[in-house]
Amino acid sequence: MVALALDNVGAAYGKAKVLSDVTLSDLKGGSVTAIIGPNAAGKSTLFKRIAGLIKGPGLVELSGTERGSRSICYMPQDTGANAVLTVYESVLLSAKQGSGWRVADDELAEIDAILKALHIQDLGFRGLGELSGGQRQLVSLAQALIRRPEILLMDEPTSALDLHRQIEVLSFITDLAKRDGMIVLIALHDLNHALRYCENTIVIAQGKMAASGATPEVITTGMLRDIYKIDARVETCSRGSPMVIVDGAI
Ligand SMILES: Nc1ncnc2c1ncn2[C@@H]1O[C@H](COP(=O)(O)OP(=O)(O)OP(=O)(O)O)[C@@H](O)[C@H]1O
Repeated sequence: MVALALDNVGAAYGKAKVLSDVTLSDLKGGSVTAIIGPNAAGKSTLFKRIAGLIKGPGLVELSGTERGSRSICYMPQDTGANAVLTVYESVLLSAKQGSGWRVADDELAEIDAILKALHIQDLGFRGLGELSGGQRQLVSLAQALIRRPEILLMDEPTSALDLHRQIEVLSFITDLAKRDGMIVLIALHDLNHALRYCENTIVIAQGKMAASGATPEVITTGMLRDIYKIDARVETCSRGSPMVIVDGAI
């Protein structure tokens, strides 16, 4: 089974140190973990560091992967769309990254299946430049999934989606993680999504790991006050799920 551990991981941009000492013992295949924290805390930087897109101190340790660091896929927050390509071409290009250019029928069938699963099959031959923000976000997700990652790092993957699609995408991803034994890390600003879909949560604040553990133990009134500077309650809804209710900024 694939596993990921971080040992004192840090990162800097030039001389500006923006992340330090992030240590995590084994995250296992099939797990879905939320990365939360205020703006500019270092969440995306942590993803880039795990994906090997930037270097820094500490170790990112992978085990049980079939393709080593190539098994990691990072879905960035803003998906600069190449307007020249169609949706279908962009997903095919992603599938072909690092492999030859011969396209087999089963690869095309797989693209069709992913576009269908995300309900964007009708967009296949539209140009990326003609899409709405939410449609582009779904295409980015298709580009990530076609690479069959063993470790999927998703940076606010539902920020441009309507409520129906947010829930659809998060359910789909959590089911996929369990089915395929994939490790999923999701940076989220919506803490109710973390409570609903992620068994574990890591809090990043001012470039450090401020807390980690089972989501209901991490998302507490005290953490929301200390880290997010808000007055908030975590209450159990009528269906028995914990929910964050925000009363105001401190
Ligand atoms: N390419 C870069 N060059 C220089 N500084 C950067 C670069 N990318 C990010 N930073 C800085 O690093 C810090 C952490 O940024 P990062 O994008 O990791 O935060 P984040 O937690 O993902 O924020 P948000 O929730 O706003 O997306 C910020 O101060 C940011 O300005």
